[in-house]
Amino acid sequence: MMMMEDGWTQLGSTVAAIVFFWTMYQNHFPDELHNQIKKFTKKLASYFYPYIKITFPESDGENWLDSQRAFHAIERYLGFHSSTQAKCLKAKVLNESEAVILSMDDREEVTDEFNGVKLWWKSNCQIRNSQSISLYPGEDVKRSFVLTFHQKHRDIVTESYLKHVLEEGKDIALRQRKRKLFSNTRRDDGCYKLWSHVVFEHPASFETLAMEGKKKKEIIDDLVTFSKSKEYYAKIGKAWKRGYLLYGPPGTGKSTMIAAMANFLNYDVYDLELTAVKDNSELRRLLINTSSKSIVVIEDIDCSLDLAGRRGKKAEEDSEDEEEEGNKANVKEIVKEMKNKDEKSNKLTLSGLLNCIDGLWSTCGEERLFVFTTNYVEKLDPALIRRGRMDKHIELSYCCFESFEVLARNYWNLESHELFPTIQELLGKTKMTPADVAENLMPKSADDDASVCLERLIKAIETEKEEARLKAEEEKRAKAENEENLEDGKENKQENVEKC
Ligand SMILES: Nc1ncnc2c1ncn2[C@@H]1O[C@H](COP(=O)(O)OP(=O)(O)OP(=O)(O)O)[C@@H](O)[C@H]1O
Ligand SMILES: [Mg+2]
Repeated sequence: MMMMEDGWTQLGSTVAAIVFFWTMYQNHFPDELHNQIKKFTKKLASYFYPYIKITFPESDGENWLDSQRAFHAIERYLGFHSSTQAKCLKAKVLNESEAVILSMDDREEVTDEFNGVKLWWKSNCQIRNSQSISLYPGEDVKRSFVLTFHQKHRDIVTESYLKHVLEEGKDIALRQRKRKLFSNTRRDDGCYKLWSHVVFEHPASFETLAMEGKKKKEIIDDLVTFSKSKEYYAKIGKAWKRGYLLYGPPGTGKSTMIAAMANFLNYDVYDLELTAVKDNSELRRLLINTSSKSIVVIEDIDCSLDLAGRRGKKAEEDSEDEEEEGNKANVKEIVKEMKNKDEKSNKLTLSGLLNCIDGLWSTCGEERLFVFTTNYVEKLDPALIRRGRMDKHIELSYCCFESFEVLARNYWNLESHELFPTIQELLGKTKMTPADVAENLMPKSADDDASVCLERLIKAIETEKEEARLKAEEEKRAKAENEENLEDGKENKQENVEKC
């Protein structure tokens, strides 16, 4: 096509040039005639060359960022759709962890079709001899893509095709990238980078997540609806984000569910460690520097929320025992204290956090999930978890039989077993976390088979049940003693009053 097109170009240009010079020569003609000739020249040129060309340079002066984005989206689109046509391809490995990306080599030509319209793409590369000294070796290269199409398709190309190419190119780039797990923890050497990352490769999926099927489906539907609701959020005037609060005892799968969500939606994960954040403005900077299609996670929000005393996680571990009792009251006090705290004091505050979740700053970036986890939902400030901030509250609880069935399938490919009814009965009466059930299902030696593991699980549940019974008895006894003491105290008081 391009060869034929070049021939037309030359012929068209020659005729147009002759008519143009003739017009110039005759420019003493009256204006009206002059315009007529001009119109005719144009028509004649487009008759001989009825094609339109659009160039997409890799960088374009002031708009270099936008043009780079468009250029790379086109590059991905063409690399993905036309790699079978192009004879020479380029492979790009962005860094060790990234997949190999194929794209058209320089000066390659490929065709594309959109709604019955044929289009031609060519990749161009111009090498300029730059006089400036560059830090980077190599020549000064100016790359571009040129799109050619018949002029009768101008509307469809400019109104639909280009949008389609850019959007699909962006989507392909997202699909081809390796997802990342970002964290904001400070390094030991004192250096601090807002986010550092590793490749996110967690094997969790909703299929392997142990929970009731109905609940799981509800969550999956919610995520799918969210990820497809760009227009809807724009229509209702809300930032395209959603908050999830995952709560439940340790080992019930909160972190596993976050990994399953990220894998399901193909999102990056930003693990936000609040205890490493200096103040509200740092939190804001962290948030601004998160990308779209990501999950911002704050794990154990009840612990991280101890912002007033700036107590780190380590300090918390040290005083864990004494805290256990007074924790509930403490957190309420802390939250109250934080609420009263002067915003200007340049610290990380609850209102700073709330602002980041749904204030003006939260609209930087789109398609983001905020996920908080906690073991103690009752300790959290209602302002933090109200709907609109945390739109969906999901309880992850002890292992029920349905969850056990998922784990048995994961660990042993078991759909049924003669020991299942016993396990079903026991799980109905005992609180055992999926983590504990999973641990018992793991083979401990090469001789362990499914039956050995199931029997071990039954023993473990029975032990758990017995321990729970003893604990309940102990608590009952302690309560009765307490009440007796109170009664005695009341009687003594009464006696004293009477004596007086
Ligand atoms: N619902 C579940 N489905 C599948 N595996 C689970 C589930 N819950 C726990 N597990 C297993 O137990 C391990 C611990 O689970 P996880 O870290 O997700 O618990 P958690 O609720 O985040 O606990 P914590 O509150 O202590 O952070 C996981 O690695 C996983 O193997
Ligand atoms: Mg966890």
